[in-house]
Amino acid sequence: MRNDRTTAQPMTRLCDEMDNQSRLLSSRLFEKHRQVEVVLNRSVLAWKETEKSKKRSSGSSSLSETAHSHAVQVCEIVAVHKMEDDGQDNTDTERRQKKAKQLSTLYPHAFTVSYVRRTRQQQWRCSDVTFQCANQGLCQQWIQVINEQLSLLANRPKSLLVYINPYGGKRRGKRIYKQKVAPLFRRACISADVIVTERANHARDHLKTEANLDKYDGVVCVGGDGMFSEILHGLVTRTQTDSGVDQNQPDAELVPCSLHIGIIPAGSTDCICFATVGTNDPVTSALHIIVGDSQPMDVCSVHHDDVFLRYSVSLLGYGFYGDLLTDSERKRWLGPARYDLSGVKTFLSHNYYEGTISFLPAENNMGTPRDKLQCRSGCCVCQHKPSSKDNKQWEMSEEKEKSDKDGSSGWSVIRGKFIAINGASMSCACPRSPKGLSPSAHLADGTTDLILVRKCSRLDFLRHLLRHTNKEDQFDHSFVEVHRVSKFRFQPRHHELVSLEDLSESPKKTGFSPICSAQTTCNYSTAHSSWTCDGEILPHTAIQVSVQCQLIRLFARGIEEQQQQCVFEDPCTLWALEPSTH
Ligand SMILES: Nc1ncnc2c1ncn2[C@@H]1O[C@H](COP(=O)(O)OP(=O)(O)OP(=O)(O)O)[C@@H](O)[C@H]1O
Ligand SMILES: CCCCCCCCCCCCC/C=C/[C@@H](O)[C@H](CO)NC(=O)CCCCC
Ligand SMILES: [Ca+2]
Repeated sequence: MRNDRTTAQPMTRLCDEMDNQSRLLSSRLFEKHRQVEVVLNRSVLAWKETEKSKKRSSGSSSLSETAHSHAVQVCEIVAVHKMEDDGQDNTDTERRQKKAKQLSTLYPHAFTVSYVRRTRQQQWRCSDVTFQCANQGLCQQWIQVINEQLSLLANRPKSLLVYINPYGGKRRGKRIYKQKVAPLFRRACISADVIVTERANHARDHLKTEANLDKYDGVVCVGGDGMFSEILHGLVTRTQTDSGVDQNQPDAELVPCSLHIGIIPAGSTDCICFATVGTNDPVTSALHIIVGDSQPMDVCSVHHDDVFLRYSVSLLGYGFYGDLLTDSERKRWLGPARYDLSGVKTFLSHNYYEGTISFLPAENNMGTPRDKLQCRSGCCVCQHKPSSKDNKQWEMSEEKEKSDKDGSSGWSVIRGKFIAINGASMSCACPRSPKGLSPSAHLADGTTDLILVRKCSRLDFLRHLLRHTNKEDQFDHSFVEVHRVSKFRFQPRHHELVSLEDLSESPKKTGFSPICSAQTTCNYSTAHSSWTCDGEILPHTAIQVSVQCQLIRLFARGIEEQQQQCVFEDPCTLWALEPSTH
C-alpha cells in the first residue's frame, strides 16, 4: 500500500534509500508548519523535513540531518488518534482542550501519533506528534494503517485488573493512578477494572478465589513491594490451585502464571520495579505495560518442614535485614523514613546469629555472583534456558540428590556465626543502593545469590554496607562470601545445643536489642533473628528455599543498557535511524 497523492514531486534521495517493498505508506504531510516526508513500514514510523522546508526554515545553513529526522519503532507507538479526538480526555486541562480545538480548526485533517520517548535515566515519556494531511481520506488512511500495525502486536494488553493500595509509601497510590496512569491507559484504549484495597491481603485473597481472570490480559498493582507480593501470592496460588498442584510440596513443579504482572511504583522501596525497569517512575511503568513488554522472573518458594510459607522474588534476609524489617514494621507510621531509622538502630545493635546454612550450587549457569555481568534487557545469561541436555544433567543431579541417603549429595554445608544471611534472587537495586545487594544477580536464570556475612567488627560491617552505595565490590571482604545457588536451607543453632558453659554467660545487652552483639565477647547466641521475605517477616527460622525458574512474567523488559538505538530488521535504512528526540 502506497500513497504519494500529496505530492507530484519525486521523493527525496533519502526516501529513495528506503526499500520500496517494505513501505506500507508514505506521504508528504505537514508537521508544525513544516513539510515532512512521513514513511511507515512494518517496524518503523519515520518522518523527515523535506529539503524545501529545511531551506525555508534555516536559510542556506546546512543543519544536521538528525535535527530534522525522527524514527519511532511501531512497537513503541502508544496510539494514533484523529486530531479532534485529542483533548476529549477528561483529565486534560482547559488550556489543552482549547489548543486542540484551535488546531483542529486550523488543520481539519490531522492525526496525532503518541509514542514512547526515552528521557534520562531509563525514564520513558509519552510524546505526541501531529501530522496535517491535505484531505480527510488521506488522514483516515494513515490512522487505519497505523492501527492495523498496532493490532498485529499480540503482546499488548487490552484489559487489565488493577489493584491500588491507598496506604503504600507516601499514600499517593490513588492520585498516581488517576493522574499519571489512567489517562495513558485510556489513550491506548486499554480497559481497566480498578479495585482500591480496603485491607491488607484484600488483593491477594481476591485473586486467589474470586477474580474472573479469563477477562484479563494482566494484573497491575499500584503500591510497593508488599503490594506486589500480594499479587504474586494471589496469582501463583490461583494458578497452582487451578492446575491441581500442591504448593506445600517443596519439590512440586509449579505451573507458570499466564497473566503478566505490571507494577506502578507507589511504595517505600519499590525494589522490584527498580530492578526490572531501572527507575521508579509511574509513567515509565505504565508505558511498559501499554507496549506489552515481557520480563520473565524467578520466584523462590520458601517452606518450613514441608509446609509452604511464602514466595520471594527479591530479598530473603536473616540477621541484619530481618532485624531491620522487624523493627521498621513497628514504625510504619513514619513512611519510607522508617527504614533509615531502623537501619541505624540495627547497625548499632550489631548482632550476630549462629546456624547452619546448606546450599546446592547452581549448575549449568553461565554467570557467577562476582563476574560483573549485570542482568540487562535481553540478558544472555537469562536467555540461556537449560537445553534438553542441560535438563537431563539437571534431573540427574536431582536424582543424585534424592538417591543420597541423607540427601546431602552436591550440597555444601557451612556452620557459623553470621551478621547477615541474604538470598538475593535479583540484584535488589533500589534508589538506596543503585547496584543492589547482589549487582550481578539475574532476574530469570533460575538461581539466587546467597550472601553470607560472618561475624566481624562493626567498622568492617560498616565498610561492607557502604560499598552498596558506591562502585566498590561489597563481596571483597574476608568475612563475606557469596554463592550462586538453586536451593538453600537454614537451621538456626538450637537452644539445646548450647553448652552449659555458654548459658552461664548472660547476654550482654547493647541497649538496642536483647540479642547478642558481635562486638562483645559474649557467645550466648541461642537468640534467633527472623527472616524477611520481600519485606514480610516469616514465622519460622528453619527454612528450605527452592528457586522456581521464570515462574512469572512482568510487563517490563529489564534495564536497558543505554539509549536504545532504533535497530531495524530491514536491510535498508530509512535515514538517520535514531530514536526521536522530538
Ligand atoms: N487497604 C489497605 N490497608 C492496609 N494495608 C494494606 C492495604 N492494601 C494493602 N495493604 C498492605 O500494605 C503493605 C505495604 O504496602 P506497599 O508495599 O504498597 O507499600 P510500602 O510498604 O510502603 O512499600 P515497600 O513494600 O516498597 O517498602 C502491604 O504488605 C499490603 O499487604
Ligand atoms: C551506611 C549506609 C548503608 C547503606 C546500605 C544500603 C544497603 C541497601 C540494600 C537495599 C536492599 C533492599 C532490598 C529490598 C528488599 C525488599 O524486598 C523489601 C521490601 O520492600 N525492602 C526491604 O527489605 C527494606 C530494606 C531497607 C534497607 C535499608
Ligand atoms: Ca535469579
